[in-house]
Amino acid sequence: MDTDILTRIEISKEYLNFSAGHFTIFSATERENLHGHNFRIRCNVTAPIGADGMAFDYVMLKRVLKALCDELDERLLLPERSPHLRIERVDRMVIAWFGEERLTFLERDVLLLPIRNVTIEELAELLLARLRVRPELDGRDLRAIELGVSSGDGQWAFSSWSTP
Ligand SMILES: Nc1nc2c(c(=O)[nH]1)N=C([C@H](O)[C@H](O)COP(=O)(O)OP(=O)(O)OP(=O)(O)O)CN2
Repeated sequence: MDTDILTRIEISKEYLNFSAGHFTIFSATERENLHGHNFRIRCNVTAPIGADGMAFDYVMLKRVLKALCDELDERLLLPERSPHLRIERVDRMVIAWFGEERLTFLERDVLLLPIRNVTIEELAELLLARLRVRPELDGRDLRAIELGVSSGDGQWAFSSWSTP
């Protein structure tokens, strides 16, 4: 078996999605109004085919990807690392200051993410990082992973990792 031969498993399923609110921040003074998207994700994993004729069980991968979607589903996503947004937690409320604007949300509705902006490219990088540390991937001979996030038909951002 020639282990130099690699395969790429591509996962793209309708149920790999999350509905979330957000607003993209373009500058210290310009942002979108609060709105939502039905975001979708997809993932490609490159690995050698094992002696058993399988790279890895992609059902495991689908379950992990669905779990990553579920963590973001039905929440208002706020970027903790935006230089233009100051976020406070007060009495089970989340207050986001954008310049002089004070946006107030119930804590239960908000998910603070360690990203600079809630864009598809930042979400793709975050979800790829979260995927790579999932225990289900431990010990697997994965050579490359590409994770895509879409905010609507025809617009995707992909974040990728590969072995050196
Ligand atoms: N580089 C990026 N640019 C923009 C992003 C982004 O994530 N990365 N996001 C936005 C906004 O979220 C905007 O709301 C995107 O929505 P829009 O393109 O309007 O989505 P639609 O599905 O409605 O697109 P249509 O072309 O109108 O169908 C802006 N920029």
